[in-house]
Amino acid sequence: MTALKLELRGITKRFGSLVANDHIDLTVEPGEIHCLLGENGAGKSTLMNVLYGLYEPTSGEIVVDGQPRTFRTAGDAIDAGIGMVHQHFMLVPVFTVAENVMLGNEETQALGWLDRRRARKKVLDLVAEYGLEVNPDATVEDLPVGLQQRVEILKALVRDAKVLILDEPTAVLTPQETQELFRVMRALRDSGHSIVFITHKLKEVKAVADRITVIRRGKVVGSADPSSSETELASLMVGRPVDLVVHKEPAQPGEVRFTLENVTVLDDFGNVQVDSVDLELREGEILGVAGVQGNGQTELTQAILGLRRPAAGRIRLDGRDITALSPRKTLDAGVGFVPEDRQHDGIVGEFTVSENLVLDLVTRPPYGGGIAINPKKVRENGYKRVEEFDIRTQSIDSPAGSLSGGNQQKVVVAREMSRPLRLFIASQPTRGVDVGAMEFIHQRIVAERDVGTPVVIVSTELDEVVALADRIAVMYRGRIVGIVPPTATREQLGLLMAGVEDPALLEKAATRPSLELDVEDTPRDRHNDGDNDTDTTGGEEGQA
Ligand SMILES: Nc1ncnc2c1ncn2[C@@H]1O[C@H](COP(=O)(O)OP(=O)(O)OP(=O)(O)O)[C@@H](O)[C@H]1O
Repeated sequence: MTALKLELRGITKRFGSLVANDHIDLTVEPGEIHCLLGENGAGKSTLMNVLYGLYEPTSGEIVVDGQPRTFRTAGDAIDAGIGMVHQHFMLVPVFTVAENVMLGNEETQALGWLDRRRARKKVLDLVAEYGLEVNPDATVEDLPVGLQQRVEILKALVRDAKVLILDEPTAVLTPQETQELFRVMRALRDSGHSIVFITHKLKEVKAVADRITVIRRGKVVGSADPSSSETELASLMVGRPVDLVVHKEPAQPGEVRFTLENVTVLDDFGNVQVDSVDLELREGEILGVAGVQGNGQTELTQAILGLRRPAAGRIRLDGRDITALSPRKTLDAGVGFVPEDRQHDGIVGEFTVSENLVLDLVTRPPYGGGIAINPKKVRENGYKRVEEFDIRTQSIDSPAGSLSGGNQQKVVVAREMSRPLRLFIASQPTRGVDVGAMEFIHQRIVAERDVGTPVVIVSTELDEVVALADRIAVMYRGRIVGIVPPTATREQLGLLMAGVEDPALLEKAATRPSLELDVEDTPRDRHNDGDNDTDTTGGEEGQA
């Protein structure tokens, strides 16, 4: 394979008066994993959309192997050897892997029909070449997320992509799937592909990057060496020192406020997703619910909020039976809720930021009464929350859908934490959020606990659960398989997450060293070129 050198020279992209990319220079060498690190709204996705032909740059140049190129469509970028895996996959769920891989492919277009036999062979060849194990005959909708992502990578490779852009690819993956993705990324790099890897997760950057470019507020602010500590990377990213440790006093649990009694929840097909769960939550404590995604956490939170009626059992808040309440009434009962899928359940993209900040309150005083809305109050609240939660938006009147992912998340958290609460439930509260905003959201959650609110945090990020929770409940196949203190080792938590309940094994795991991301021993070509003057090198390990 002939490798490509890619250069972005002075790329500027404006949206009206907002400068999302400001004279960005970036060079991606052949055969490197180049990490683009930046806080929420820094302009990473915009830059990659420019590179992939989805946005036309306001000014600047894309140079491929020394040749200036103009990309008007994604097709132009693909022709130049660039592939992209988006955060939201673009697959046809009812088609097979092979069909998806060959769909829209040049060869298929030339033939005018899809040669299934050829498609299978292509997929099998690529699987063999890069160890991207996936069954070409499987229907995409039946595959777990990690494998669907692999199909997206195959799609790019079959189009002969030499530079692969991965936009926050691990946001949807389990720790095991992340390890697998890293293995694939390294194999691709070793075969001469270049990878542009966008992420906020500092551990991942350190584990897999050969080179790091940091962007802040649309500008390149420096490059960093992957051996830098997490603390160094964090402060370079957000432009100030960041505390990666959640500071909290020991919990002072009071009375039992919230209970689940023998709760069973079914999915749309009648399968048991939550199986006879009992839980008790006291005033002033944070219960972390850990588990690999898809073990009933989603259905559990849906049942608490009234989005899904339990098939059996009782849910009580402050002694009141809230099992059969509608979501509206549950919110009115004082439940604050951050849903796991902010785009579907958290915001209305077409509504403004200030409207989204009062979404479930808009017909209630002081924002409205009956069907009338008080725009002045809605705007006042908008200004206040944008400031308080540091929501990066052009204006409170911008559509929430135009905000970067992390800033949309801040809108949801700000809304849900800005009213008196009797219970706060957050699913993946910091998904897609940078370390600066994460520090702030974590502090707010602890403060909510400290005023006595019972808090439930559901997260697939073990670091987050361990840092926040006073007790950790691990879910596996719909059951709570163990409730442990946050001092439990990662090995113990990992066993419980895999459904292992054997006390002898768990006891043994208490003394094992922690499971960490597999950091490569011999990075291929970890440059630290002197292009920028804010390089960070070496230093002590971060704490997180
Ligand atoms: N289509 C658009 N119209 C208007 N503004 C936009 C558009 N796309 C992005 N922006 C703005 O450009 C800025 C950069 O956004 P971008 O999505 O590139 O950030 P990001 O670094 O990818 O952030 P995150 O990590 O939160 O996803 C943000 O202020 C965002 O609101």
